[in-house]
Amino acid sequence: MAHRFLSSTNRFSARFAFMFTVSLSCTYLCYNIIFCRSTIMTNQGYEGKRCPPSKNAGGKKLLGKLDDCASQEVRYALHDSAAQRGPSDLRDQQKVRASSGSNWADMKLKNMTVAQKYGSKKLPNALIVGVKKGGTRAVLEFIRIHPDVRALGTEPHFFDRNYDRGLDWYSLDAINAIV
Ligand SMILES: Nc1ncnc2c1ncn2[C@@H]1O[C@H](COP(=O)(O)OS(=O)(=O)O)[C@@H](OP(=O)(O)O)[C@H]1O
Repeated sequence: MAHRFLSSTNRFSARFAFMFTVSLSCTYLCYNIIFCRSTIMTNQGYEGKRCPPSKNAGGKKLLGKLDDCASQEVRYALHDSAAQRGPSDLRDQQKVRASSGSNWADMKLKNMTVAQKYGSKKLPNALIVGVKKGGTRAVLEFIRIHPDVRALGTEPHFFDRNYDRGLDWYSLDAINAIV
């Protein structure tokens, strides 16, 4: 009798554990579906000013957005400069578009360096990544000796402490505040 009671208790707890796991999984799944659609960059100022929402997800979102913004800005700039140079250049653009089916600005973009795309002052061209007490300060000081290097005086801690401030803070405020 006692044996039967124990086995039915075990069965009940196993069933309960199973149901609990399933409901937990469903909750987690729903949470992911609902909240992973939102952006990791919560700085509306940046999004509103610079570019439309990106379709990329997770960590890729930031880079995707950067690329979208840059492409858009460069496309406008290229179109404007072509218009200033005269109708023949605009005709060239249209010819390339018509003949290859690809975008003229996209072709130009491929041949541009990162500094040309984003502007040399906008975002860092290099990052020093390291653990605490790993000697990153020494690496920075050695690199800083080069006359073409413009580096921050202190660490901006963008990725670990100031990520929510967005790229506007990272590209302008962090650099201006320290140099
Ligand atoms: N080349 C070399 N060889 C041996 N040790 C070195 C070297 N360069 C830096 N250091 C030592 O690294 C410590 C500082 O590292 P960080 O600048 O990365 O520290 S920090 O986390 O940014 O504060 C710091 O150690 P402590 O003095 O014990 O703090 C430095 O003395």
